[in-house]
Amino acid sequence: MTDKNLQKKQAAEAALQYIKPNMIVGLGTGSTVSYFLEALAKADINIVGVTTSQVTSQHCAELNIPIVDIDEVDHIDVTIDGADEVDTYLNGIKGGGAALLMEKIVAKNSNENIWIVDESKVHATLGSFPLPIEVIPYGNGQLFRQFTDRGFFPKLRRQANGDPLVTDAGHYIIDCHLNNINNPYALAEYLEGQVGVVEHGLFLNICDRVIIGGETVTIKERQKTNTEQV
Ligand SMILES: O=C[C@H](O)[C@H](O)[C@H](O)COP(=O)(O)O
Repeated sequence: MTDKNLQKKQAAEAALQYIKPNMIVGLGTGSTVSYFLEALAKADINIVGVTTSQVTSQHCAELNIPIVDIDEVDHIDVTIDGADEVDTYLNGIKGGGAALLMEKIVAKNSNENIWIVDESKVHATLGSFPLPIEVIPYGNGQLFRQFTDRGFFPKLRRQANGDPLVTDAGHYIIDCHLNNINNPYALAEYLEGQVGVVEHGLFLNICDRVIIGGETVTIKERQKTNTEQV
């Protein structure tokens, strides 16, 4: 196992301490979450999962982890998810696995969000990982042109056969190569104002706790803003 995968596994296993019997648990998507699902199945804790992608639902079926549709629960206790990048404020970029839309819906409906990552994901500012933007197929070329004009260096995500990748919800993804996002809040506001943009991969003020695998596992908590504390 590579160092990176070992760290993912360490973070995933450390997340088990936050899972208690009878919880409704949001289950993210990606290779780090796969390690978490395996640890969860092994620990045999009686939970029910709410999944964020077809891939995760499939993996739960293989591991006999019971899942329920998001609209059949009145709350989600905690969601465990990976991230592509996380900064010092615990804001992050997600969507490298094309699951950002459902991941954000599950995260926004969770009482607590915990991210599990390896050390390579932690950066002072966001932007070294291309920002995924999920868009409606109709008119995606117009958005692409707009992003190009703004210097976002967009790239339409494609499958191995060259066709555009289609998300679980039937949309396309445009990855924007921004390098350094000085003001993620302003960027999020701009993107949320564009017709045709369904969701973007900036997850701001969402993650409550990040678990970073490494020689020693590090756990960081987000300081809540005054408005959030009220
Ligand atoms: O769409 C995918 C998700 O946002 C993943 O959580 C993210 O890409 C991290 O994936 P991995 O754990 O494979 O690095």
